[in-house]
Amino acid sequence: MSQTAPLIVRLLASSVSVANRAGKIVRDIMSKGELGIVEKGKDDYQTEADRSAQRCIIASLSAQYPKVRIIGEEDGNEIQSSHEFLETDADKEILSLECPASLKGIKEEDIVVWVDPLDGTAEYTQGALMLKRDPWERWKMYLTHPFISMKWYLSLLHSKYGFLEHVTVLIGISVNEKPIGGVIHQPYFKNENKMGRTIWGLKDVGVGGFTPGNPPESLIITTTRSHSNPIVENALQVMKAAQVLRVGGAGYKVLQLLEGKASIYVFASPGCKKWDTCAPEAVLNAAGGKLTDVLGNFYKYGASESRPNKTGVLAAVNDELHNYAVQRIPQELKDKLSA
Ligand SMILES: Nc1ncnc2c1ncn2[C@@H]1O[C@H](COP(=O)(O)O)[C@@H](O)[C@H]1OP(=O)(O)O
Ligand SMILES: [Mg+2]
Ligand SMILES: [Mg+2]
Ligand SMILES: [Mg+2]
Repeated sequence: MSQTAPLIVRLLASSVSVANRAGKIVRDIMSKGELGIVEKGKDDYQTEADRSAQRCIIASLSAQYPKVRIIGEEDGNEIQSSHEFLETDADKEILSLECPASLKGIKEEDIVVWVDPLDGTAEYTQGALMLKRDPWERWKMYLTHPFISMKWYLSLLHSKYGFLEHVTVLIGISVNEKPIGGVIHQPYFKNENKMGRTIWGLKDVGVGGFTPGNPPESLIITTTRSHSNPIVENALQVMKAAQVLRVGGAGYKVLQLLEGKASIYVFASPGCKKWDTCAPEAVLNAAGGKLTDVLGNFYKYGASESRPNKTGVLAAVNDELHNYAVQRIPQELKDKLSA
C-alpha cells in the first residue's frame, strides 16, 4: 500500500477493498444456503453473513488502523478468531486521489468508523427463497422462514430475483462527529461481466463507482418495505408524491437518490441506527445531497452517540428537495418522534 497517501485516503481505499471482500462473504454464505438466522428483536434479524462480514471488516481495518475507533452493528465479533478473513489490499483508484487540504491533517485518533456489514438483512434472508428454483422446495423454505408473511411471499414471487439487489455493505468514516467518507458496496448488483459494485464518496473530492443521475421529473419517494407503521405511512402521505418506492436498506435507498431513481428518502421511525446512515450520508454529501432526521437536524457520529436514529431519516440529493420534505412533515409528527 502506498504509505505516502494521506491517512484518510488510505482508509477509504482499504474500506473499498474490505467491503468488496465482505460482499464476497455475503454471497458465499447465501450460496451455501445455511443462513443461521438469529432473532435479535422485533423485525430485527441477524444471519451468518452479517456476523462473518463484520468480522472481516473489523479485523481487517483494526489490524491496519489500530487507533481508529470502529463500531459495528453486530455483537460478539472477537477479532482473534478472524485471521482467515484479513484483507489488506487497498483500492488503487482511491489511493491515487488528490487529498484535499481540509482532510490532510486527520489522525487515527480523530476517526470513528461505523460498520453495517449487511444492510437489508430482511431482504437478504428473503432472497434465499428465490435461489430455490424448485417451487416445492421454495414453499417448504417459506413455511420454515421465521418472518415472511404471505403478502411478502407473493411479492417475492413477482419480483423474479427477489430483493437481493437491495443488500449493501456499509462503511462510514466520521471525523469530529461528521461523516466525511463512505463506501456502499452492493454484492448483488448485476454487471455485464462481474457481480457487485462499490460506490464511494469523499468530502471535497466527490463520488465514484456509479453514474450519478438527475432527480426524476416527478416527485418519487423511496421508503422502507419491511419496517412500516402508521407514522411512517403518515409521513409518506403528506409528501404528495407521484410514486412511492418501497425498497430495503438505507444504503440502497440513498443509491436510488444518487442514481436519479427517487427524489427523497423518507422514514419517520426510529429503526435506523448510526451504522445505517453514516456511509450513505457521507456519499450523499459528497454528491451535494443532504441526510438528516425528519426535523431537519443532522445526526452526530461521535463514538459516544446513542446508536438509534430516533427521529427518523430524511434525505435528498439537493437542498431544495430536502427543504420541501422537512416542511411537509407535520409538526405533530415531528413532536411525536422527538418525545
Ligand atoms: N425496526 C428496525 N429494527 C432493526 N433494524 C431496522 C429497523 N428499521 C430499520 N432498520 C435498519 O435500517 C435499514 C433500513 O430500513 P428499511 O429497510 O426498513 O428501510 C434496515 O435494513 C435495517 O438495517 P439492517 O438490515 O442492517 O439490520
Ligand atoms: Mg440488522
Ligand atoms: Mg442496516
Ligand atoms: Mg445490518
